[in-house]
Amino acid sequence: MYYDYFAGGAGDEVTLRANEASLARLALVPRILRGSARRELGVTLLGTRASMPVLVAPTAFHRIAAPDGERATVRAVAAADTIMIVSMASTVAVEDIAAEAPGAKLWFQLYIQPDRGFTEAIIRRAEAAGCTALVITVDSPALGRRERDDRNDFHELPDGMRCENLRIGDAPGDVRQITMSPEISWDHIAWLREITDLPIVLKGVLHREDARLAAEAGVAGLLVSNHGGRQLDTVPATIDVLPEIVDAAGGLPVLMDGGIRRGTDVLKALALGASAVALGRPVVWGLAAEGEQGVKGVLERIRDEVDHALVQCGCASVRDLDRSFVRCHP
Ligand SMILES: Cc1cc2nc3c(=O)[nH]c(=O)nc-3n(C[C@H](O)[C@H](O)[C@H](O)COP(=O)(O)O)c2cc1C
Ligand SMILES: O=C(O)C(=O)c1ccccc1
Repeated sequence: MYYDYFAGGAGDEVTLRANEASLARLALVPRILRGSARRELGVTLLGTRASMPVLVAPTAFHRIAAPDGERATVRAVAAADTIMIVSMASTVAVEDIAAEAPGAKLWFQLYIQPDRGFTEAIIRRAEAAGCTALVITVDSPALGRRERDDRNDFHELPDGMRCENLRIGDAPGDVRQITMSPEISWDHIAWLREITDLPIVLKGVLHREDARLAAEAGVAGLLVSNHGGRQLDTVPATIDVLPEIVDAAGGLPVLMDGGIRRGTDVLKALALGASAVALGRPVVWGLAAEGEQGVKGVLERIRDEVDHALVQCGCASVRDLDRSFVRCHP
């Protein structure tokens, strides 16, 4: 049941498969004879430095995957010196995640709740915990239809686990449910800009017109995402819309997630204009297999693969990549 929750997607899982399949269809075209002894993998995103262009995407319910849950994840992410986008639906409170790894670089993912006062209270907690950006998930006006979860009847957390960021009191029952509301609109983004100074990233942009509107609305960045194929099935693979979103975003930094499994996938996304990518399921698999060590293993393996793929492409820096390094197989 829990494996299916982590692995699964919406509907027939067409989009879930397409994310990996579309990346696999692209070819990398290396350059030659550009000698350089070392590579620079680091990037600065909205003022936060990351040691590599690979972030940890927000995923819910880490205590289902490993006993320490998000505490193990954040220790591994801090050791790798990259950014963890803490899920609003984490099973450890954002304050406790921050306390577990002082100096960890945290962004906070938010589903805007219809109750603005409650939403604001959560933002204040994220700010106080030291999160340096807000990632607003905008692809969920309703929860995706995940048929694996329906078949398994997985609709609530095991005893003793809760969404700790939605707590409103000290008793076990004092935790609200996340509402995915179809009423959220651009007005809410304008309101968020008034109540917080944190840079705002919109997560779940797939339409180029929305990329243009987002730039107009004064957000700091975009995350091209289809929620790992878990929201509306048959939406495009993220790598296939990335270039047009980059073109429409008016120079805003554009991140991407969905189907990134190898260093070569990271290079393809960067070549097509992403400033960085994020990993969802691979982090959960590392966590489930070996806790903190497992997440470290996933992050160090992909770092090594990015470095190796850069060498092979004749690049000294992630900034050397451009669209000429990628072509579609005939
Ligand atoms: C088990 C699971 C839980 C997720 N929970 C959240 C969440 O709480 N908030 C959110 O914005 N996205 C969530 N996502 C989506 C991820 O942030 C990300 O978009 C996606 O997993 C990337 O694709 P990948 O798993 O192929 O790397 C979740 C994804 C998975 C697989
Ligand atoms: O599972 C998810 O993809 C997700 O985003 C989520 C987050 C909180 C509650 C339910 C689903």
